[in-house]
Amino acid sequence: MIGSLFRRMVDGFEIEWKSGERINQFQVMTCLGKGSYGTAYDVRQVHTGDRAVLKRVRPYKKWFTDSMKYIDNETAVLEELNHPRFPEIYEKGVFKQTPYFIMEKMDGRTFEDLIFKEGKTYSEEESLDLGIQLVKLIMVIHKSGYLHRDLRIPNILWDNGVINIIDFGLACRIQRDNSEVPLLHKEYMREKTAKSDLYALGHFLLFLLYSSYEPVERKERSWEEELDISPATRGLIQKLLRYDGSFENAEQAYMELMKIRYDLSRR
Ligand SMILES: Nc1ncnc2c1ncn2[C@@H]1O[C@H](COP(=O)(O)OP(=O)(O)OP(=O)(O)O)[C@@H](O)[C@H]1O
Repeated sequence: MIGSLFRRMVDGFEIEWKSGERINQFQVMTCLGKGSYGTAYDVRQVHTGDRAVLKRVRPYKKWFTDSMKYIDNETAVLEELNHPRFPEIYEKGVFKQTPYFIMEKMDGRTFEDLIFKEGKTYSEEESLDLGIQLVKLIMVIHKSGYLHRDLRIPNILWDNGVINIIDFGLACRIQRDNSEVPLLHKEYMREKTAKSDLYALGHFLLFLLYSSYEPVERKERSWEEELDISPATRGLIQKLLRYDGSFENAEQAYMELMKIRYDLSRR
């Protein structure tokens, strides 16, 4: 509590990089947002006019930690993944004593905006199709030996029929599943095993399915009671959220999703 207050106070000293400021071949346009370790800026390549995203370390991390490790971590993961659905790294360095990197600006709107700002709704079939796309990208990340660990709807973008993933700031190497250590529910997403990204996939599906939910009574019920979905989809989400067993890896979840989607198409 005191720690987080102190941290917010320190971060309050952050001096914005002004619009028009030049960093090598890029020019700062606007501040996109302040995240847990970094502040993101919309930047423009001065010769081509192409847009990109610059992420720089926030004051608390800069002054009290080895700040370069955040930049090194996120850029190393993205460089190793080197995949069209994840941002490409253009450069990294230090500007005004602050470590930063510049990456590809991914196209698309976040699922947070689509659902909560634009009122987009998804049927069970559409939700499963999107789940299949997402789990395929999770498989790419896990096959490279990494976890994303922050697959929330503001970090998943919809771009003309395909999904893009951003914000690899919490990504880390997969660690061996140590199931004998009991975890609290809130720790599931940050765990360093494949199950953490699968847990996030379960939440992603719930957000999509709830988009078309119309409350019929004031009393709040569990999602199992509220959502009108097939028993197979319900069972899949329970397993992703680890209510009832769990998937060992993303391939297992992918196979299950494909089977449920196939069965639904034959109904
Ligand atoms: N590569 C990218 N392409 C497009 N937009 C991006 C990219 N990276 C970040 N953004 C956008 O910039 C904003 C800030 O992103 P950033 O990842 O720094 O922090 P955050 O998502 O707000 O917080 P946190 O890091 O705590 O999750 C967000 O609106 C995000 O959508």
